[in-house]
Amino acid sequence: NPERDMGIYTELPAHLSEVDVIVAGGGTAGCVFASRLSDAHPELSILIIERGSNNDDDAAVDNPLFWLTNVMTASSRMLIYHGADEPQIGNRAVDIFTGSVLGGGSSINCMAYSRAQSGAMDEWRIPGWGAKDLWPYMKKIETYNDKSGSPDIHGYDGPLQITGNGAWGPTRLQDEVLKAAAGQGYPEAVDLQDMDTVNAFQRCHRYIDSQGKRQNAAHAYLHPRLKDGKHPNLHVLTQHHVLRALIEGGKAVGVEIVRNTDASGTRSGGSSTDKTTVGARKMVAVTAGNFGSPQILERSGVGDSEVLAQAGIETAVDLPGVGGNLQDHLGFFTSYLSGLPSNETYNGIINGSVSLHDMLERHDKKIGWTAYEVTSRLRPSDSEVHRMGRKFEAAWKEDFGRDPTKTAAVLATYGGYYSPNLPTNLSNELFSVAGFVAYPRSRGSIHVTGPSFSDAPRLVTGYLNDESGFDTQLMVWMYKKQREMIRRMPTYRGEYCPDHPSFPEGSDAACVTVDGPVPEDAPDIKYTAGDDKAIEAWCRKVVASHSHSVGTCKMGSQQEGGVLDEHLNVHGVQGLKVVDLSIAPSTVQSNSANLAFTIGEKAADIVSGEFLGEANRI
Ligand SMILES: Cc1cc2nc3c(=O)[nH]c(=O)nc-3n(C[C@H](O)[C@H](O)[C@H](O)COP(=O)(O)OP(=O)(O)OC[C@H]3O[C@@H](n4cnc5c(N)ncnc54)[C@H](O)[C@@H]3O)c2cc1C
Repeated sequence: NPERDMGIYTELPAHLSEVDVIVAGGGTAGCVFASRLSDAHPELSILIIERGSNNDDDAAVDNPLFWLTNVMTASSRMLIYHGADEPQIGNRAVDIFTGSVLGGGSSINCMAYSRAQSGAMDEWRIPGWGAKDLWPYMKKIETYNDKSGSPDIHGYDGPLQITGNGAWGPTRLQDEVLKAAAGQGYPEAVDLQDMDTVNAFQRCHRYIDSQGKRQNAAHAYLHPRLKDGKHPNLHVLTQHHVLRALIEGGKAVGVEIVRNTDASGTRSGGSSTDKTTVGARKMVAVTAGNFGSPQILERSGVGDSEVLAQAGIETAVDLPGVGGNLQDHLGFFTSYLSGLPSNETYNGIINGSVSLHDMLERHDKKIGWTAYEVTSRLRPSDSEVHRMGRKFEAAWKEDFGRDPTKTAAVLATYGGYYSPNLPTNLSNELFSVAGFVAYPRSRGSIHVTGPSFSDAPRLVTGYLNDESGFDTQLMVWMYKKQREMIRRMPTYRGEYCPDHPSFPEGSDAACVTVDGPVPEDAPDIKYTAGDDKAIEAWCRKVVASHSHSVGTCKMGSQQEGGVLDEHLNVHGVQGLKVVDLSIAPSTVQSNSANLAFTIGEKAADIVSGEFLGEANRI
């Protein structure tokens, strides 16, 4: 059986009905964790159980431009969590996208390389998880292919290649954004990812190699080990959900799994009801991501006893923090008319006039285009903070006052339109700008509503629910900032009105269609109180996830709502850990893949140290 030789199965083989370590979720952190643990302890049998499919030999994973189809067509590589209707955002329900394929988010994401700001991790105050502790792992994961980087800051022999434009990037658009940003007082950074720089823009670095191939956790870590003959005890079972961990006498002894029969990927259920048990002699590591992991814990009886009682699940450990503290990078997408030629945007792929498969066949370099072009780290100035009102200023002082490197907002530009609903009646090419709140105050939650997969979880994003109105005000600020920048770019031809606020009639801020940009020294748009209201209403209407959520199984003491200790042990259960972004007590002010890779590395060190200690004691 060739599957067996590769260590990847779609059916659980009899010889794996009990293993040493179960890794419940083959995503970004899970693949890194299992691979490194297998390096340190090749004698341990390790089984990754992933709900999605194998990602090996999958053109839609390897070739960056396919992210458009993966994300925009809700492919089977995606798992979408549907939010509840929420009053503060106009009774809208928000969908949150996650990767659901081997490699998880790293197999389908936009590949933007973005690292935590150092103060973010220090703020966690978790022993062993400060910036100085994590920096070595952040270097270990990467081979940084930019000569201007410093070895004090970056890694040069890690498994993930980090490259600038790779095989292709639309430099005209990038140059124009950078120049316009500099004109607005935000210079081009030498290294925006040195963990301290702020108030600057930079051409995005990406998880791609110099040939423009995507770097993901499974290809960088897992597949090479499954093929090298040195990791005979490392195994993967795909297309199976982990329903719950089995806890006996206060110890995790295995998991219950169910085959995934859902090909669409759009539901979190979609499984057959035949349950199988896999035993774990030493440990169950839950690695199902920020939305998957708290659900596995709750179905195992670990969670808030009231939530569990409502879901008809018996409580094994009353741990109220599970599924709470949901923090996400919430924000907007907005769009502009441009003078760009059609071959300098990716819109042809959305409207079907360009075929990705044809591009592959003719070895078109643009297949390596990641489409996330220029990014930034921004803070409002002191006077802007003051103008945003008393409540905002108080919140600002509390969250940002002590750390001048803390990122409040990120603006980034795309090389085309942001959504599949590309309008067909325009003579200008559209490009989009994303803006997200980097350190939000909004908090949400995800909880199970029953013991089985057919019980859809209840997801409350909590977007814009913070009492201070901080996140809303920051979105308004971001909207104004990016608009001043974009209208000074030579390619600017106006705003695409449906993606902008509906300003009051006669407003100076109304969207326009024009022949070219305003002069660089043109006065800024003057927004009236009515205009501000319109922007705020628009923010509530459009606020969306930027797919960087954390926090639902955070480290910390039980008294503080923590779910895990600093060794990633679930409070109150032996042999049960969580290893993914859900463990982060707060966002680290950056796109989140880097933190997930880093957590996988750090967790492998923690666990291999524990196993080594165990062996020495014996
Ligand atoms: C569309 C999109 C674009 C993004 N763009 C970027 C970007 O450009 N740069 C960046 O830094 N970050 C980006 N991110 C975010 C980043 O990719 C994720 O935050 C990160 O990959 C999450 O890592 P993780 O290990 O916590 O979880 P994941 O990588 O999501 O892994 C969880 C895995 O568990 C599996 N799973 C879930 N439930 C179960 C279950 N019950 N049983 C078995 N398996 C289960 C899932 O299928 C998944 O493979 C993006 C994310 C998305 C969705």
